[in-house]
Amino acid sequence: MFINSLKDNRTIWLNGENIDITTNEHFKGTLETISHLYKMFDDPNQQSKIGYLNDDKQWVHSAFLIPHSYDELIKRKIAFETWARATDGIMSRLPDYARSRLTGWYANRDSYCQYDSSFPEKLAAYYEQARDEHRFISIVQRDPQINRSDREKKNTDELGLLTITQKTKDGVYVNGAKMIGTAAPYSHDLIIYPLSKLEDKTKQLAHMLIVPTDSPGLHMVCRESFAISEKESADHPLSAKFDEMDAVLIFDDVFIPWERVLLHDNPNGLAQIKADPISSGLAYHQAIIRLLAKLEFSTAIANEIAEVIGASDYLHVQEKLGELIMQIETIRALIIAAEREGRFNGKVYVPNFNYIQTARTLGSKYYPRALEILQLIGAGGFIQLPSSIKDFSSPLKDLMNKYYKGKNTNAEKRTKLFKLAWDLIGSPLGSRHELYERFYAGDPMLHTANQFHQYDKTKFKKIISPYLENN
Ligand SMILES: Cc1cc2nc3c(=O)[nH]c(=O)nc-3n(C[C@H](O)[C@H](O)[C@H](O)COP(=O)(O)OP(=O)(O)OC[C@H]3O[C@@H](n4cnc5c(N)ncnc54)[C@H](O)[C@@H]3O)c2cc1C
Repeated sequence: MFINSLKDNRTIWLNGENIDITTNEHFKGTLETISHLYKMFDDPNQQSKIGYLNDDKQWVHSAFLIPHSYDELIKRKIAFETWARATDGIMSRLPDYARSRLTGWYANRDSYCQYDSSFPEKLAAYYEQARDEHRFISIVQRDPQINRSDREKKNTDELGLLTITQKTKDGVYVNGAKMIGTAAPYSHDLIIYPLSKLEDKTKQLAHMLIVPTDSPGLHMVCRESFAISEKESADHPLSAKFDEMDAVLIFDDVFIPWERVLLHDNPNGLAQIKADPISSGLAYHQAIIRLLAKLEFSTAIANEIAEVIGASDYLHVQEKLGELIMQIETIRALIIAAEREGRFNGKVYVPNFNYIQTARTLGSKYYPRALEILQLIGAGGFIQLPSSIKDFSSPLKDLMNKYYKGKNTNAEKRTKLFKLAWDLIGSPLGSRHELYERFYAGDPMLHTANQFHQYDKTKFKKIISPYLENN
């Protein structure tokens, strides 16, 4: 069902060719993984975990559920956990993130009337379509990395900024580029809006668009594939299944009908879209639930390696494993606190933003540290690995069994464990994931500074003022 839905006129470039992802070997494992997740809607044991029944009594994903209570927020959480655990948190951009953002804007749609009176109706039409048709949606915001020093954004063409270049009675034409579209090549729609804050003088860049991925003129230029074929999956178990592709989007005179132009020429509207408390709260909730699954996965590997090589008796190794456990429990506690101390925004029960934002920012530091700890524990064991698990079926197998075993583990199992770990920390996929966790949410430096900007600091003043007043 899912793979067939991608058979359309999308333009995807990989290794100099315009490819059909539904048959291309580099996409096979990842698309099968996503198909498996989609098939949960047909499984009576899974469908209520990931979905709810819409008005037509069809199962739809719980990311579209507007939570009106703590219990409904937890229903959303269970859906996020189910997909995150099925992919060990490695598939970072499944559609539940963008769907959550969309759901938040939908819940808050009337507040955008002040910017464009047609916004609520357009947004509602798309929300219903996306929900009922199980649209795979991705969000792409960043401008191409050409020249970050030009803060005036005067020459939009030179900087490759996505601009509405023509307006007609039916819609708009856009030109420019956006990066990075994680999952864009196998998405159905892209929600496009700018990451940076804009001013009136650059209002031509202030638009929110919903772009079908098969739009003529839209080129999706993939990065190098890190996918590994099924027959080599024993050596690269993660790269074989979870290479979520990233792409740069080039818009060459792409037409977008007015019903999919949600906002245009509207810096203030876009500022609210970005900071929308319901949309951000619901989406970041998904992001940290997924993060927790990934931290648990990396800790499970570290723990196993320490045991297998007999290093878990050393105090400094125990300290490092303890640190990983503290990471997990900190994020778990922040998730629980955010859910318990949620707040009503109108009738919508939104997780506590301070806690969610703290967990998200910590993730950009925790995950690279988890990889570092894995390196420090596994050490040369990652390089002691044979080139292929097939060596255990070679004439050398008896010697291999003798020299590749672990403390209480046979050689093949030990090798599989280290191959899994290497795929997470040393493969191209692993490096991409480290970069992802550092940057996917934006520049981590800005994020940490934003925690300061957004925090209510009046209580700090109250704490300190008695010491500063005259007696
Ligand atoms: C694997 C991966 C997947 C991603 N997926 C998505 C996605 O699906 N959708 C999406 O929208 N985005 C995605 N992103 C992009 C992400 O939003 C950006 O990487 C992030 O916002 C940082 O921007 P940049 O990469 O353009 O870095 P740049 O802004 O180019 O930063 C480069 C360097 O310059 C410094 N710098 C730049 N500007 C300033 C400034 N004004 N002040 C001080 N220092 C500055 C930075 O701190 C950094 O050191 C993804 C990124 C990665 C790595």
